[in-house]
Amino acid sequence: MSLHKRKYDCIFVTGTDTDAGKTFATEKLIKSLSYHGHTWLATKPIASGSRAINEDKSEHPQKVNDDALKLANANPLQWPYEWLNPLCFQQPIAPHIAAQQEGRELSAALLRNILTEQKQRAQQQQAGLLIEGAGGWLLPLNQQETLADVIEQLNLPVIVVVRMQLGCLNHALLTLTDILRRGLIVAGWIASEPSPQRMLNYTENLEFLKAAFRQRANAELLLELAHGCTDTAAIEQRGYTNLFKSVPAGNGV
Ligand SMILES: Nc1ncnc2c1ncn2[C@@H]1O[C@H](COP(=O)(O)OP(=O)(O)OP(=O)(O)O)[C@@H](O)[C@H]1O
Ligand SMILES: C[C@H](N)[C@H](N)CCCCCC(=O)O
Ligand SMILES: [Mg+2]
Repeated sequence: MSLHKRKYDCIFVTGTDTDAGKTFATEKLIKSLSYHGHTWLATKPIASGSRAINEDKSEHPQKVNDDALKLANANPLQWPYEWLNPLCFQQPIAPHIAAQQEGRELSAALLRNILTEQKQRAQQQQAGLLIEGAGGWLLPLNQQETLADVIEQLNLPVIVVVRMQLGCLNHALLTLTDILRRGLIVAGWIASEPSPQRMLNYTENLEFLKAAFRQRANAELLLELAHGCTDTAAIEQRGYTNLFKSVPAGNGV
């Protein structure tokens, strides 16, 4: 199996859609990397759908997003919440609309600054960084710009989480096509099953996707996350640790 020879220290995690399993997959990657002795952190720079905590204790309760909390729990180093999830909007809707409702505007420049800062902080702590997107690859930031524009500007390698259900072939090919059109590297892909009901002809679909990612992007299936899988240590390793820059655990602050 030929994986890219390059090793990465910062990778963007996208999905074929919202609820594709990006957070679930990112948690599993972080825990698995920790298990294999690599210090990697995950962030969720932009989240929509939040709840207030410490309402009874503070005049200014903090708004938190469940994806960001899951990633914080998986991370081997603890960051202040605002570092991990600087943009956290209340309504569980398209983030740029949620932002508008709070009198905020999103832009590629804003996201570029946030991602650059997260990358620098991770580097200072000698940790690798997985950045979870929101929604699918072309998540709008405003009427003109998308989160994909930011990933292109920062030239980040991408992991694609594919939700294995009918329609995923089209979604995966569209996502892959646009990532490659922008000249970005696909570091690998992950098959995810949020639904307890396995799709018909799962194996044929998986084989199609394996061939498509390999032929078009020289990218391999990194993890196959069957519905309900829990044991990170036992997740089948497909040689994917080759991709991740080895950052020995315990080097962080
Ligand atoms: N392999 C799996 N087994 C069981 N549950 C899963 C699996 N993958 C995802 N899920 C569940 O499916 C739901 C959607 O997954 P997840 O939150 O990871 O999606 P997402 O792509 O991160 O969505 P968003 O766009 O909101 O960030 C969650 O409740 C998650 O726990
Ligand atoms: C609220 C939800 N869980 C996601 N975080 C945001 C999904 C945005 C999707 C935008 C769209 O492509 O229509
Ligand atoms: Mg998520």
